[in-house]
Amino acid sequence: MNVQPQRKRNEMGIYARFGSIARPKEPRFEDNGYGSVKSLVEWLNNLFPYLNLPSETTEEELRDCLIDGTIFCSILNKLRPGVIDMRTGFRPSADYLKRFLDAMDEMGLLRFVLEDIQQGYMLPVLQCLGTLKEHLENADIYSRKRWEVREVELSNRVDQSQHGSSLNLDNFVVNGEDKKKNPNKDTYQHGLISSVSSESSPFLLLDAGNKLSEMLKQGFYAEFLDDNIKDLIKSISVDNASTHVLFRFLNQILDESIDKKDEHAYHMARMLKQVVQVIEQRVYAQVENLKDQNNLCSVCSGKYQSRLKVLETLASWSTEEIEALFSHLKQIKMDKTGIEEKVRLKEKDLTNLKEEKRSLENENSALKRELETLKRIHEEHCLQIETQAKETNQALEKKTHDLECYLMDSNKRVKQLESFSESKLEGWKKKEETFRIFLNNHQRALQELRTAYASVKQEVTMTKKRYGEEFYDLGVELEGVVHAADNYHSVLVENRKLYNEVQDLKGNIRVYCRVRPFLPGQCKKLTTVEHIGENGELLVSNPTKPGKDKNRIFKFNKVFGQAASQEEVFLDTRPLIRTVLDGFNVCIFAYGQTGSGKTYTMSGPSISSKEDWGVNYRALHDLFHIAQNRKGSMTYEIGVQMVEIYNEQVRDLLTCHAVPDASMHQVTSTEDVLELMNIGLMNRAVSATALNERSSRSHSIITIHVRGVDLESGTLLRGNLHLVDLAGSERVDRSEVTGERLREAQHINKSLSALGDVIFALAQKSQHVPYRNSKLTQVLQSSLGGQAKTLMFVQLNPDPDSYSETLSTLKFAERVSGVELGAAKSNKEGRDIRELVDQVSSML
Ligand SMILES: Nc1ncnc2c1ncn2[C@@H]1O[C@H](COP(=O)(O)OP(=O)(O)OP(=O)(O)O)[C@@H](O)[C@H]1O
Repeated sequence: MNVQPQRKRNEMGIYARFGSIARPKEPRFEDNGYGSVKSLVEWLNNLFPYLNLPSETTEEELRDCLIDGTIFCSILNKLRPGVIDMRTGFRPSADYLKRFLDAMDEMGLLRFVLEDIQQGYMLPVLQCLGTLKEHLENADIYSRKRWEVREVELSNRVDQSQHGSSLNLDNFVVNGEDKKKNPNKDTYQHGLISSVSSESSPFLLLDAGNKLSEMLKQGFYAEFLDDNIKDLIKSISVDNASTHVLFRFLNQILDESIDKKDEHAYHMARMLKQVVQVIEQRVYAQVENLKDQNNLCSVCSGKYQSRLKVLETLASWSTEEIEALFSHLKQIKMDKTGIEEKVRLKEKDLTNLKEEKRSLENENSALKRELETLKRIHEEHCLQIETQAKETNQALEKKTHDLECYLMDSNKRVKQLESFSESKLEGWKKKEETFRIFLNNHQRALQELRTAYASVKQEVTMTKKRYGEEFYDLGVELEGVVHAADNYHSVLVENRKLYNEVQDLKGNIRVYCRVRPFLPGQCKKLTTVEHIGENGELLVSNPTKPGKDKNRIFKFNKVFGQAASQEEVFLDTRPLIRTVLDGFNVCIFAYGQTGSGKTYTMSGPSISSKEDWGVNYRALHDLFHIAQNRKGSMTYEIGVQMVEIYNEQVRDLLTCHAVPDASMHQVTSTEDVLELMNIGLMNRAVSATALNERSSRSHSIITIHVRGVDLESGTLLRGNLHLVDLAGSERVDRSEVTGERLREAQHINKSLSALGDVIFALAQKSQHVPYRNSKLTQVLQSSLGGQAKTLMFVQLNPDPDSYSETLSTLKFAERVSGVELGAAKSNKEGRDIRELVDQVSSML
């Protein structure tokens, strides 16, 4: 049964409640005639000794003890064994209490509602407890009575057995006909009926069922039983019993019938029990249905009642009032619509707020996470800082300790210093005294010195004046000396010029000596060149054999040291080269052993850089330059030939043919010359590759032919310039080389010897000059002798290994430098002479 907490309870209960709001002052339990709390506590202690409740237990304490419902269920189970199954499926408190209250309802007993005990409203609870106490005490009385009846029956049976009658069930049947046999029948029946009839309640009906089953077990006959049941049923108030109780009563009867040995009755009873169970289920279902309908009906009737009241009220109203009501209703409706709109807006707001809340929550959780991370980082950082702080602290402590030690040391030192300074102060004081005396002495001396200084000063002034006069006289004299020195230089230059002129007049072959620097990888410590003098002196010696060869001095026109540049070398050669433009024949040849720098001086290491240019390029460049300058008065034609003499064969390097007369190539600029020379060098290189370093074993000759015409006089000038890079002059030992090498060596030796012979024949002014002894002398004939100007570059290798070659080269050069070829003559042809020659040639 569903009990509403605020429902008015008066149909079966004793109390009525109208909600917890206006609860009247709670009456005391004793005031309701159910005894005192103390008596109930005492009763409970007797019933459940384990509770051991104190006699002064308050209502509140009792409530605490009862609220889980266990005690109530246990009491009810004592009253009706098994009415509440407390073994399984129970949860404390509410479950127990609900089951208890349901059971109380089924038994039709006074009970409280769940909220009473939960809210501490103990009066109905205690009343219920009092009711239970009463019932349990009554049940005990009844039980005792029943045992008394049973004892009487048993004694009767014992009596009958003692009187010899058989002990069968018939003897125990108590019916109307055989009342005499069983004088206790009435007594029992009376006792039974009186006990139940006095209790006109469904609970007693169940008890009656129990009693009846016991009777059957004990073997009462059917007639007796029927009568008894009839009487029993008549005696008890069945009308008041609940359907549930009635079904249980019926089931008990049927259970007892099944227990009986009679097979027919057993089957009938079982069938009946099944039928009764089905009916029971249906009735219960019906009851549940009816309950629901009833609830529904009561709700509906409540509604209708209220509506009816409203309608009744409306009916009593006037038309105006109804109209006012309608307008009011309309207003309410509009208000309702507005409110609904507002509600909708609010809901929308709510949704937005929820959204916002969700996003805020998300944000919050993100922030929390971030906070966590930051917290963790912060903690780590704190840890780090702590560690650092500890370390710093330790370091500081150590430093402090060190400083303290240092301070102690310092204090000691300060004390030492103090004592030391005191002793020093003493010393200084003594010294001060000494100095004071010393100073006095010095001041006196100073005074004397000042006096002396004044007289010295006067003397110095006098001397200064005298010296000034003397200096002036010296200056005048020095001026004359400077003038004389200037004259000396100009005289020196004049001398050199005169010397050169004398040389020119004599027609001496000029010899310039050039010492090659050490090459990378060569030992620079030892050199054969001991000294180079300003006026062309050269001192050579053999550093590896100092004692053997004495120092030798040679003298040439000019000696260039290892540091001399290409420019410097050319500057001393230029005046000679320029005479070619004036109609002179000039021959410049480089002589020396292989690797002594002949090619370097004549051509230069490379033609790409102007600085590296040798005499050849610089000479031609210079010729073009001067020709250009003389453009107004002279016109020049310049032609170039380039040949190589190898093994006494002349090869034209510009055409790459072995021909008797080399080809002539006109050039007008330095670029033309560079181009031609490149061709010549390339052709020589090709041959060199084919014939294995032939350049060292061949003579290369560049011949520059200059033809100039004086624009004013018509005079014709012809000049030749031979630039010769000779083959290596070293003597080759015949036993060391054979074959081609020997042949090459022989040819070189022959041609150089022929050159020497020509030069010396010229020097001795022989009638016969052997030009034809070699190709070299043949080619150079026009420039050797015959009023030509000749310059020889003697190239030296300073390496001590080359000492003997150096020496023989220098000896040869010395002899050459002494050769007088006679004054050079210009190849000039006047216009008249030329015209006459032309006329003669045309006549022939
Ligand atoms: N004045 C110098 N300054 C620097 N290096 C030089 C000089 N003279 C010669 N040399 C170097 O010495 C080496 C030999 O020089 P070079 O080839 O001119 O000798 P060479 O007498 O012409 O030899 P060969 O008879 O074999 O032709 C080259 O590597 C050259 O660059």
